[in-house]
Amino acid sequence: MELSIVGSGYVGTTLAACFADLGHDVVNVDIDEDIVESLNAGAAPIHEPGLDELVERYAGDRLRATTDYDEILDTDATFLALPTPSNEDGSIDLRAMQAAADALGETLSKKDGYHLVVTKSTVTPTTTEEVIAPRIEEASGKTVGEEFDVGMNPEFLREGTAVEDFLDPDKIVLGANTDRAFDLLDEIFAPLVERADDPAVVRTGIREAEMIKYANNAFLASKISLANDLANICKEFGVDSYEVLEAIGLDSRIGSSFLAAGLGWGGSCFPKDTAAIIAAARSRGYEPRLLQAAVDVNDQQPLRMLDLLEDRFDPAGKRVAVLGLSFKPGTDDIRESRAIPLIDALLDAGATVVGYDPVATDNMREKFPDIEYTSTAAAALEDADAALVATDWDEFAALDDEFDEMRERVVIDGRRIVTRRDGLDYESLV
Ligand SMILES: NC(=O)C1=CN([C@@H]2O[C@H](COP(=O)(O)OP(=O)(O)OC[C@H]3O[C@@H](n4cnc5c(N)ncnc54)[C@H](O)[C@@H]3O)[C@@H](O)[C@H]2O)C=CC1
Ligand SMILES: O=C(O)[C@H]1O[C@H](OP(=O)(O)OP(=O)(O)OC[C@H]2O[C@@H](n3ccc(=O)[nH]c3=O)[C@H](O)[C@@H]2O)[C@H](O)[C@@H](O)[C@@H]1O
Repeated sequence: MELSIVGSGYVGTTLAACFADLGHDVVNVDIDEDIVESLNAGAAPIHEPGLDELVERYAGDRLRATTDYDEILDTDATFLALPTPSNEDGSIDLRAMQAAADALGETLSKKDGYHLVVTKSTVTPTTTEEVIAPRIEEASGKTVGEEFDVGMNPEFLREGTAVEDFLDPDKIVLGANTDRAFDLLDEIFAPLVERADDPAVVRTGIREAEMIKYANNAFLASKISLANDLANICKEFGVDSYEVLEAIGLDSRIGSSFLAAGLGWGGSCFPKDTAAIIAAARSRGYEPRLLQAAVDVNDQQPLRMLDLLEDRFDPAGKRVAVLGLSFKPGTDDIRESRAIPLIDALLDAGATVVGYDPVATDNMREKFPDIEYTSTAAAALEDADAALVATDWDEFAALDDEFDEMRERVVIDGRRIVTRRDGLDYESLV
């Protein structure tokens, strides 16, 4: 099929390359000329395992990129994969979606046949029907349900395993209002259903599909926060939280994933999506108490880490190494990384901070240009008074003699990754 994707970031590029791999002809539309140039030259604009190979294989053939919305005219369906960041108050910022809907509508005014527009971005319930569809109608002069349909297909991929997650999902959620839209969505996803390992296909309404995405992320974020809350209780009683969490994870009703307690959740999605759905709920007069508590627990974890340090000494004037800057291992993405509030708190307390990460240093330098960075963990530990572990990079598990070069061997582990041994003043956050 001929497909177009507006927005070529993490999701749009992965979607485009994977759709091409599934046999579709894909055109990516982005306002960023560098991204378009990079894609057309066969290089993915973002780093994801397996993505470069796919882009290189299909660029100039089944995959191409453009800044020109009119190239959408030759396609059967358009996926909107635009950013949906947070406003100051946490509510969803729909400006990119609105701009894209206006531009798409203008383009569709020139199209003769039927077109399907699918929201891929994470948007609060009713956005597709009440914001996107009316703007396309307005700009195109066409009527939804007649000359075009809208649909919603949320994405559940994780950064670092995006291609793998896309090509082998647990579920594919298809939201639509008309048989015609469902038929086309079925046709688009048929090669994926065939290739993947028996994914569930959920056919549902558009606003249900929108809410499924938030419910999914809210559940996972809350699961981690509940694990952290329980782990904090464990710590008060000298109970090993990891043994407890591992044991409860054996109950198939609970499941073992997303129970890794520690410094909490960051990244480009859990923080913004929990904030957006909380703000959306409040806009309708509902107070989501449990979800707010999940956010509160998450906000507390970095401060608890500082408390553990302050139990040992006043950090003012001390040299403190922060090991791990990315929001999770396997990525250079620092968006909402838990290392950020940790560094903020350390700086507020007057500490001298030295940061180390295998790949995220450049990104963190933009955020904190004035702290020191090292190119190895060993160099960060040299003469440090304390080491705080913020990200569970595998290499931190292998650190050993490097700790001997510290001035005071205080190690506070936010991710239970460091191997404990004699001679360290080691404490796990949970
Ligand atoms: N990053 C992730 O792991 C996941 C993200 N999502 C959701 O997918 C959506 C997109 O996220 P990302 O791909 O991470 O965003 P991104 O920021 O990586 O990419 C968005 C792209 O849209 C382009 N763009 C902005 N305005 C445009 C316009 N008017 N016309 C054409 N292109 C335009 C930007 O230049 C950029 O390349 C968000 O709603 C996000 O919540 C969902 C699942 C996973
Ligand atoms: O909507 C999105 O964008 C995506 O958000 C998350 O994916 P991602 O943010 O890439 O990363 P995760 O692997 O889920 O980790 C998120 C955060 O939770 C933390 N985490 C994760 C698992 C755990 O057990 N404990 C824990 O603290 C990680 O360190 C990280 O900071 C979801 O897992 C994806 O399904 C979803 O599509």
